[in-house]
Amino acid sequence: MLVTSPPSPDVAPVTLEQVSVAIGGRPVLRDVDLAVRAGEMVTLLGPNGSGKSTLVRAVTGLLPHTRGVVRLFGTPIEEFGDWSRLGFVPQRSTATGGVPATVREVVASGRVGRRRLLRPTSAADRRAVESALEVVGLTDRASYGVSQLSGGQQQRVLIARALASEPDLLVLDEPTAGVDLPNQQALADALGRLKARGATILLVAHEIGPMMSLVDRTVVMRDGRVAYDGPPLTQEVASHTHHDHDHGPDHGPGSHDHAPHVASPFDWDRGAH
Ligand SMILES: Nc1ncnc2c1ncn2[C@@H]1O[C@H](COP(=O)(O)OP(=O)(O)OP(=O)(O)O)[C@@H](O)[C@H]1O
Repeated sequence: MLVTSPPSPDVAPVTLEQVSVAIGGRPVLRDVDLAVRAGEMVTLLGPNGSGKSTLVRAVTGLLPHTRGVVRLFGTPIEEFGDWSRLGFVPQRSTATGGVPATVREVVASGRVGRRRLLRPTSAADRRAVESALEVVGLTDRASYGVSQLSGGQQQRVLIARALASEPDLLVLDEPTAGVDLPNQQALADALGRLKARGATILLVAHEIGPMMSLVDRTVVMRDGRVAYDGPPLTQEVASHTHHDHDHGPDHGPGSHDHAPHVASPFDWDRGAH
């Protein structure tokens, strides 16, 4: 039976308890414990191949986990049915290639879960779509076919679609890859507005950039495990995070220019992406 959980500020929107995922028999996530609390913005950092996308795919129900429990709003994901509460922006490589829809149509598809069956779009739907288009700077491209846009613009369409759905939980997998600084700032503003409304945000990123001031917590993945879970880290400091389950840095947030609390940086395969 599918369960619809009533909204509750006390229930963590995302919980992973000892979650493992194997792909083709190979362990990719190992014994991950993670809770993202209501209203929090958590960034997931880590080198290429460390399991970040696998984790968000397990959280969004796209990939089954092999062990442990994944809960969304307190409900085991296998029983969860309230998918309109969740927005997801996938990594660009899996985005909209070849979709013969206009930009506005794709963004409006984000409202489908919010609408009652067979009801026409409401003024609120239209406002949410236009506002999301404006936030990502694509108002003047709204009637273009998505396939006419550049890769970076297609990514912004997916971000606008997720924003239009006004989700309680927004999961974004590297939304700023290939997005220029003004648009990163626009995205940060949009996420800030969403967060101010109480939304919970889980963000995989290589570059946090203008979103840094919104971040409540950083989780660093390494070899499919949580290597760090604590106060916000910049990408640069995270790349030096070394110890497994190192809860809390020696230096608090705001002291990122100090030498990190590690013996040596681990190999950071930037070029392989
Ligand atoms: N569909 C798949 N088939 C086989 N192996 C996979 C698949 N998806 C992921 N993997 C492997 O799982 C591991 C973790 O990949 P994942 O994409 O989760 O890492 P990531 O931290 O998101 O990396 P990136 O920063 O490059 O996106 C990698 O070794 C990857 O090769």
